[in-house]
Amino acid sequence: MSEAVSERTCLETRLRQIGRERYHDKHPFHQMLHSGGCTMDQVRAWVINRYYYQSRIPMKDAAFLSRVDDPMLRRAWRSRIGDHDGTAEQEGGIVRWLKLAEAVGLDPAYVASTRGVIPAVRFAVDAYVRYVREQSLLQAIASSLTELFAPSIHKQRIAGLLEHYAFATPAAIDYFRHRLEEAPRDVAFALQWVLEHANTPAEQDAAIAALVFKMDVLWAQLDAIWGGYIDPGHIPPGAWQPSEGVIL
Ligand SMILES: O=C(O)c1cc(C(=O)O)c2c(n1)C(=O)C(=O)c1cc(C(=O)O)[nH]c1-2
Repeated sequence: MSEAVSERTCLETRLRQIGRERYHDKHPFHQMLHSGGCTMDQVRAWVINRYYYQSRIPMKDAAFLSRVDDPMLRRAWRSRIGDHDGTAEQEGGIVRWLKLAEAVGLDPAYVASTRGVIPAVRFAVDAYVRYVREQSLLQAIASSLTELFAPSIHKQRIAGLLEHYAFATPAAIDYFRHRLEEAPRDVAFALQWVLEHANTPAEQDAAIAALVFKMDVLWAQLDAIWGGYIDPGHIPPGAWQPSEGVIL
């Protein structure tokens, strides 16, 4: 094996190890959600807060694109925005998420207003957008590599929701089925790019730090939901109160 190839393999191994240790599939909230342990209000709290993440993903990708001067990189990245915002032919992830909101008994307009988002979730998600706007392109791309681990959690979620919750029809959770096709394509490109461009030890450490940062962004959102709606269940000022925006 050439030295460059073995360094890439080593970086990939380090990146994957971070996922094994820190990805949010290990968070107790996800384990509770996927095993049917959440009340409908706890599911609603997750849908409202997670919408904020969804809504900011295309904005962070647009921020990223605005910094890229390589047309080929822009071309490879821009489909991410269509995946979330939709196209003339196909609805996107944001509309699909709002269908999930409706299926759990929430007014989609209330969810889309982002009024009930927990302040700590807002801070974490905004930090991700800012990170992608301000850090190096290598770090911006590496921070998306949490998606290496997303297909497995999406599979668990599809199976768990369908098994345990009456609201979970295939149409209601279509968002996740689409991600099963979109995420592997996106992350294969991003991983390749990072492995090709992180050549020095400092660049490799920067890529690792970016992935750790993003793991923290995901974990922090679930900690905030857990504290607000599960244990101790102190809903922070400004966050969703369980009667708001409910249409059932
Ligand atoms: O449900 C999940 O656990 C999950 C995780 C992640 C992730 O790992 O960042 C993303 C998504 N979903 C997702 O749906 C999505 O569109 C997405 C985009 C990105 C990104 O960083 O660009 N991550 C994720």
